[in-house]
Amino acid sequence: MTTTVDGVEADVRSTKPRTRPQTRPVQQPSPMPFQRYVPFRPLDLPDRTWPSKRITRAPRWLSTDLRDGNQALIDPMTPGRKRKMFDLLVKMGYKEIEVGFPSASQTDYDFVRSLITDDAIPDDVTISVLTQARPDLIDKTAQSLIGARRGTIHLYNATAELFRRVVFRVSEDECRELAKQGTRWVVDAAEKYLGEVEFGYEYSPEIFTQTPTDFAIEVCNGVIDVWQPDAERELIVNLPATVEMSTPNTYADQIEYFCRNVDRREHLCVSLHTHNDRGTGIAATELGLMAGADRVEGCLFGHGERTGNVDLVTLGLNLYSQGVDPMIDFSDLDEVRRTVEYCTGMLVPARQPYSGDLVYTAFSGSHQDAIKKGLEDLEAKAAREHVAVHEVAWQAPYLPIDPHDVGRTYEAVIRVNSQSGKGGMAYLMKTDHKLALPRRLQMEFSRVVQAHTDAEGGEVTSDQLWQIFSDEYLSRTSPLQGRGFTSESGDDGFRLNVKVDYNGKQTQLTGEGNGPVSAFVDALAALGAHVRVLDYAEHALTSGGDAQAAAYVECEIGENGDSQVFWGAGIDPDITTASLKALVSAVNRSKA
Ligand SMILES: CC(=O)SCCNC(=O)CCNC(=O)[C@H](O)C(C)(C)COP(=O)(O)OP(=O)(O)OC[C@H]1O[C@@H](n2cnc3c(N)ncnc32)[C@H](O)[C@@H]1OP(=O)(O)O
Ligand SMILES: CC(C)C(=O)C(=O)O
Repeated sequence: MTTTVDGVEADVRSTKPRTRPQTRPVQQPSPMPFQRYVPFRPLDLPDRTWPSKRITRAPRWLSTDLRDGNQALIDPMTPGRKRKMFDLLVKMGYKEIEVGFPSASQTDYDFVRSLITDDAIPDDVTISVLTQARPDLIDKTAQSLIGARRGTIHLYNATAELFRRVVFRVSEDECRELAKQGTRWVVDAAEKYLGEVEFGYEYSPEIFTQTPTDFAIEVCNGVIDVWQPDAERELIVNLPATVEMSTPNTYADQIEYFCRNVDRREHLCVSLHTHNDRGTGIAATELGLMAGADRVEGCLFGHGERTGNVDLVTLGLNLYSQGVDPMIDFSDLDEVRRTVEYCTGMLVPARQPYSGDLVYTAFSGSHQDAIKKGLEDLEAKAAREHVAVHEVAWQAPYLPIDPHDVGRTYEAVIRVNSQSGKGGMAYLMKTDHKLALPRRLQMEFSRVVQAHTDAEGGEVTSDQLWQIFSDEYLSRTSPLQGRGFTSESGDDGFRLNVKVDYNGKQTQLTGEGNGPVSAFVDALAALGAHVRVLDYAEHALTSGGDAQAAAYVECEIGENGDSQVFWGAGIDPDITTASLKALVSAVNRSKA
């Protein structure tokens, strides 16, 4: 037998479909010169232990928004914006903040000075400043910290073979010596200028990821020899994935190996500083923490060189979603986002984890349905436990955290477009417009909305959804319009006298039944309308003096095998009027 589907003639004889054997599709070689790229050679660490570790507490955080973040902006922050960013970081709870590269520019230098002279740095916050391993730059860097309660000088030099050969043109010995010499210059400068400052030191073998790990350890051991860390003299050793080179597990192996083999591990704070070149900066950082690191450097929303530094917001909220306190306040994430957008002049993308516009939003029908059921389940649980819904243990389909916890509202959770099903629309009609549509009416209304989205495209806002519902179910007055009724009820049933306009003509109808709906159905027979009520539901919409009620009626309309099912809806302060309006609505829809 043949049939036509969308203009295509198809043979629909009932034969078994031909199934596909398990094969790999034949993919075509790309035209790109991939052979130019040399695969990363990972460290061999077969007895790694990090894969079975868990992160059970927040690391020490350092925000480098004002340094790595700022140095990568098209328009670096003005002093005013830097200050706003600094104040935000302090308010959120960051205790270590890298505030600039004071030897690079007068602006950076002046900013550090202004924080100190304005007394803008709380007692428990340590600022840090970055410098190359050059004596003049270190001298200027140390001067920038004079008068601070606490300060860290952060020194770096590149240790990777490519950088030694191409950028610095130095041997391994000279590279190791530069790190040691730089440390001595820092000690000297600190002694010269920073007698009153609680002073700390951080060293970074830049491009740690691209450096043979044994050589990175050798360089750091040289720095350790000079600095002599002990219980009273901390050294922060920061191991940057300056460029992300490979899968995140390779970084974790490097960190575990480093921690096992570096000298005086117990007096070091091992710090991670990841970039996101391969898009796995978050994963690399988390695995690096499992591998034994103590501290994390990054930027809010992943600002920073190229693809950015690791995103501190995502890292913090990933911890939060596992029941671990990030020790940072993300409870007004929109405010954090607005401030960062203002300071950086860059927008946070709509799909940025936790903070993007769309991350707590479901458009597709099955997601909306599951979320709606999940939220209802939480409400029921809260009622059973006699607590507020925001106090019950969070478990909701598709939503890793409760949007409410980061200051987002549920209203934005469900949004409607052509991919949406009945669940989403029902959710919005209930939460925004207080209409609890019966399930089969939800299905019917969903088809009405789909017809709208197919025709118009785009998203349907909650207000538009109400308009569509109102046009379809509440506002039709043709061919039938009610003009008032009187009723009597007694032992022998319910009697209704109703005035209507039908096709523009006023008519008086009378009907009898066991209630207003059946009496009106009876009355409508006089107009030739054959109506059979299949289902009926009603509920209060509001309470108080101006209370409104909603009624919904499902009717089979027509006769002699030519009937169809229509829902009608009515809203009125009087529930009987609401139910009669619902019948009028169904009849008018059947004639449309
Ligand atoms: C991975 C990072 O994010 S590192 C931080 C990057 N941030 C910045 O660079 C801040 C802004 N920088 C600047 O304003 C300037 O680069 C300054 C002021 C620091 C230095 O300026 P200049 O002296 O003009 O040098 P320039 O900008 O060309 O830097 C390259 C020179 O620094 C040397 N250099 C680079 N890094 C280091 C280092 N960590 N230690 C010592 N020397 C270094 C290079 O070898 C090169 O030297 P060469 O000129 O002898 O070949
Ligand atoms: C200076 C260091 C820590 C750095 O920014 C990097 O290597 O990315």
